[in-house]
Amino acid sequence: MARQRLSSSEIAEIVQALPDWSIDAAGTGLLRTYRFESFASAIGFMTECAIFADKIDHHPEWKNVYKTVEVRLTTHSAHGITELDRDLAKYMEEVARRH
Ligand SMILES: C[C@H](O)[C@H](O)[C@H]1CNC2=NC(N)=NC(=O)C2=N1
Repeated sequence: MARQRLSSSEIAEIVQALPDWSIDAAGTGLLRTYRFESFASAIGFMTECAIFADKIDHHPEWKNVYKTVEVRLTTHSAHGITELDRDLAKYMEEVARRH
């Protein structure tokens, strides 16, 4: 269930609830760029998220350049957005608030 592709209306609900996130052009990934006050904060954010991601066995596509972290969440096995991507996006929002 958690790894099943969400419908377009379910995906629309995610970005309504998480307005800093958007959907990529193909409709298969959730996108967000975080900007932190320091490189240390960006890495602290990534470290916390990485531990959670590994725990739920669901891993982000992301890139760090100095104080920014570009994130794309997708479920590779489903070729699209699933509940796992929504859960990870919510978790990232909580972690980012603390960094
Ligand atoms: C075997 C293991 O459960 C899978 O390879 C997991 C690992 N992490 C994953 N992460 C993401 N984003 N999508 C997946 O399909 C996925 N699959």
